[in-house]
Amino acid sequence: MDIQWYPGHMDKAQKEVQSKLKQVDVVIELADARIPRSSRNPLLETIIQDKPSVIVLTKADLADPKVTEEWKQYYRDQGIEAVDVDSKHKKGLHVIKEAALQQTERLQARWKRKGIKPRAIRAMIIGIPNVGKSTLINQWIGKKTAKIGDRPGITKNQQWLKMGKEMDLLDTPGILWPKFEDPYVGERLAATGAIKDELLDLQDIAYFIIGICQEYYPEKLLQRFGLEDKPRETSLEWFEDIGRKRGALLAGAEIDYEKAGEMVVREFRGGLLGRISLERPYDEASE
Ligand SMILES: Nc1nc2c(ncn2[C@@H]2O[C@H](COP(=O)(O)OP(=O)(O)OP(=O)(O)O)[C@@H](O)[C@H]2O)c(=O)[nH]1
Repeated sequence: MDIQWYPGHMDKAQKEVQSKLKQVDVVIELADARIPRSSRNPLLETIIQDKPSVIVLTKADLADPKVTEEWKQYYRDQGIEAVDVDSKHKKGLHVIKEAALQQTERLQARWKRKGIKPRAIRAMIIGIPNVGKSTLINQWIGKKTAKIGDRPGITKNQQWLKMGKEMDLLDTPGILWPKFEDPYVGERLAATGAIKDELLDLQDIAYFIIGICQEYYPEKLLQRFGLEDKPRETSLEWFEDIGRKRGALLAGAEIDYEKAGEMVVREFRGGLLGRISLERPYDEASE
């Protein structure tokens, strides 16, 4: 599937993020737990260079917990700290700060060595649209946090929030755009709802979701759609059985693929099929 994108957006986003980065000590990068690789901007590494960072896998309530653990290990093996959160149910939020502070230990040690008076660590949240930045910030901050106000010499409207005495958080998240020359990336972002539906063919996306379920989670399809447990060779067979079962039919009992496709995508996004990961760390297609 060919999804059009606008490089202009990316350029602007990158510059904005770069300018904010100068003010922070640690970057908290959000990625969707269902598609950790596809929901990161591959240029981020060059943008942040050697600044400490933490990967936060968001929407963990929708992803396969076993696969999420594999992803965290995968990043840790590369020396990157990774944690997972479920902002919807306020789970896992407390570990973000610990991880961010841990990542800045070297910086703090340097201050100490040089006799610099320690100050609160400055953090910024970054991520592609729809990855869950606002929800996470709102849930994390709650009502207890006080606004610090503008720092002198820094653009107005950029508020710093106090996260205990050890950490300040820039409340405007940095928005990056995904980069997807790779068709797999577009498909995965589309499945999770990161791209406007107007740009998409939902039937294609439904095929993709069914394909993953067919391979890794066939029991979830059987259960959700009340299908008979029998051998099915192709995603199309699954798709048609789902359409039939749900009465997505045109005149003459032909399957209404458009309607069935929309339904599968909607139910997947809402977590109704169960906890499903669309990407695995050692999945060849996505590396
Ligand atoms: N199930 C689930 N849904 C979540 C979670 N976090 C966010 N969402 C949903 O994901 C959608 C996008 O969340 P936002 O917080 O608006 O994402 P954002 O990154 O701020 O989006 P932009 O403003 O487009 O940059 C919303 O429908 C949220 O309700 C989560 O932990 N679990």
